[in-house]
Amino acid sequence: MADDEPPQLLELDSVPEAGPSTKNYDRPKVPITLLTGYLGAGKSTLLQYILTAEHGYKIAVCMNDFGDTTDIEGVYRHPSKSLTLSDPTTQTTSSSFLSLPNGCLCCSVKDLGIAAIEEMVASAPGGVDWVVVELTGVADPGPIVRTFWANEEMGDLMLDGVICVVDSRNVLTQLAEEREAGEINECQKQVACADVILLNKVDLVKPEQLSKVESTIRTLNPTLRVHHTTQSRMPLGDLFNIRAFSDSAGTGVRESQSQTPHNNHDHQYDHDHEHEHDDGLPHHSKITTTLIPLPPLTSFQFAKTKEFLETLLWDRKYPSAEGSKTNSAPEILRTKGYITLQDGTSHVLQGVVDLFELKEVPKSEKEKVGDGKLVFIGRGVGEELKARFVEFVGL
Ligand SMILES: Nc1nc2c(ncn2[C@@H]2O[C@H](COP(=O)(O)OP(=O)(O)OP(=O)(O)O)[C@@H](O)[C@H]2O)c(=O)[nH]1
Repeated sequence: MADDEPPQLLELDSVPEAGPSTKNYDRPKVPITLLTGYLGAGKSTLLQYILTAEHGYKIAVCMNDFGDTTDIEGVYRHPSKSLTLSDPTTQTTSSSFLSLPNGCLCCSVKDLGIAAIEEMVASAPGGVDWVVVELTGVADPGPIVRTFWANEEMGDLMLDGVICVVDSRNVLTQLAEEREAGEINECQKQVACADVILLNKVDLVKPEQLSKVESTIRTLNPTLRVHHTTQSRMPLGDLFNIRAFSDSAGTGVRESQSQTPHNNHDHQYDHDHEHEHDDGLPHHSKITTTLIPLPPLTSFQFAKTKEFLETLLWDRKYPSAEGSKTNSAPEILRTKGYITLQDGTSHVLQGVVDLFELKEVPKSEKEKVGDGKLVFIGRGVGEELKARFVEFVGL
């Protein structure tokens, strides 16, 4: 490499492949990454890095709202006379991309839906390898993640994963912030919904604080992949191609066993106390998780598992053996799991809010699947959920 050439940040073999073609579509789907994070966590810093570094990808970064062109020119040091911001009222999207020197594209997606993003991607000159959509100001990423995932079959985009950037110095306070009428705060929802988390600003915290933050975060979401970053810097190959929604290894379920600080236990917090729990979580945390280990199931038990999931996620009720459904089941934000059957097959479970999918694992990927287990993340998740499941499925 010549001295004046910018460094290549990615190994060639870590460049993500484009998504697979589907039978219904003659063009390959473009992977999409959703980016969440609390105010000031380091999202813009990450996006600026993506938009300006020499990484060899053509990435379309859709920012929730990047203000006027003066801002962009200031931030990205690339004046563009041709930029026309898309207008949500007229859905004009034709010239809304700002082309950057490294081949990336930047656009505003404020109030625009998936169709508009797909349209922009399809019309981008020279195509796009990857799309990153920033969900700034979104109080609850769950429904948005669900929408992108649900749209996959018919659309041009394939959801790769949800990345959350947190400020390691302030995240424990942010997780503890109270909201009105028992609402779950945004920071907890963002952590619960994420597949990958960047514990950013590690330069500002002591190692003890960082490990407390990490264990707290993992308690909220035991399936997370965690990266420690400064200035949101990390190899993009580890940020993209997570395949959280399409690959048996991508769910993070396998890691959940060793990473959960209280493995196989439920985490429930007493709302009446303000002091912190041993794991760093304040007692009034609304999000709880439970991990249910599963032995190899009979096909009957597998059918009962599906019935349980349908009733829990679609009706928000618990099914009972007599065919009735009880009220007041928990509000689930994410569901993940591996299910192995006595007939030798394995299935991977992935769920966002009320939507879930059980996919049989191809023989070639069997070694990626760990022991059978289910992980539920949400409000009100705990001992009762586990007990009801065990009883209904007959474990
Ligand atoms: N010390 C330190 N500062 C950082 C780091 N990462 C980002 N910052 C600074 O933190 C501030 C906020 O970063 P942004 O990237 O704007 O955060 P954001 O998540 O986009 O914030 P919003 O747009 O308000 O949601 C900026 O001043 C950054 O320079 C880091 O790792 N260490």
